[in-house]
Amino acid sequence: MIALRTDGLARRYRGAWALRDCTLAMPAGRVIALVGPNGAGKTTLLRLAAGLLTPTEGSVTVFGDSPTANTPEVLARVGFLAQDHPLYRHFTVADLLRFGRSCNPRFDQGLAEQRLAALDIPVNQRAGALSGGQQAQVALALALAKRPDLLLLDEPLASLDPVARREFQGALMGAVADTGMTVLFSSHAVHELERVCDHLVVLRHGRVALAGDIDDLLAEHRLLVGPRVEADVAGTVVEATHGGRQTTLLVRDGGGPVLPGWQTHPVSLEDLVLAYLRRDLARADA
Ligand SMILES: Nc1ncnc2c1ncn2[C@@H]1O[C@H](COP(=O)(O)OP(=O)(O)OP(=O)(O)O)[C@@H](O)[C@H]1O
Repeated sequence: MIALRTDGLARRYRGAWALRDCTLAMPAGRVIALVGPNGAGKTTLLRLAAGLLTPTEGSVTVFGDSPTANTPEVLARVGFLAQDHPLYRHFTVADLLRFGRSCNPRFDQGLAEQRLAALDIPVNQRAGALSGGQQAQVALALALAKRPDLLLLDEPLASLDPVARREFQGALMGAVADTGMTVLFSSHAVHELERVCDHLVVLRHGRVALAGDIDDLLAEHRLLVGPRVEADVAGTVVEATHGGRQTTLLVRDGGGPVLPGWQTHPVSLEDLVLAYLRRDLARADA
């Protein structure tokens, strides 16, 4: 089943395109990472999926429905946590939990209370008096407790300490395993993705640079290491890097030279993502 589908999706802000020609099918029940440099269009895609923006061109559907339909069913199915994890600052944490429960039919109060107790976050404290990281944790607990079918998180790990990041990644994977929820989250922490995600979308300059199941993407790519070659290497070479005496080629689908003396190595997810992020878009289009 497809949780989130986009077809030729594009969004322009005044004169400038933030997202263009975006066609994706994100499978349900997965943890999906959305990666790209600053200004790549990640927040724009998440806001379109949450129904907070309307497309300039193309379409987006969540479990087959338009996210802007605003029916109680669609609103209950989609959860969105913005990058600055906004909370009502004058509400206590307990007020926020009550508010969450009254607005969301599936709200799992026990889950939220359990998470907050484990993190030593006092429920009688006003949200505005909590540290930045604690506020992020409260917002994440509310988002998880909503029990949406699709949870959209904009850089959820950014303000968490390393231990909290690891714990939250575990909680996300647990929620997916327990409920079949689909999670799409944007992140700059490329080195952490392999542990958490099974599907990947890389955006660059508002376009999809790479998308697919991580196992498939890793199987389709490999590194070829051989003596330094000066000439441009064409074909399915994603990236060529040259050291003093050797050249390393990242190739897709078995492409690249098969020459004596060259060695083949698997590629890590971090190196794969970084190669696509560095890649010249004009060449990618060609
Ligand atoms: N409300 C807006 N008005 C005008 N331009 C905008 C608006 N929101 C975003 N943009 C532009 O759209 C482009 C994509 O922005 P977006 O916030 O989607 O990127 P992002 O990948 O989430 O970036 P970051 O990693 O920095 O959060 C950027 O060039 C940005 O300047």
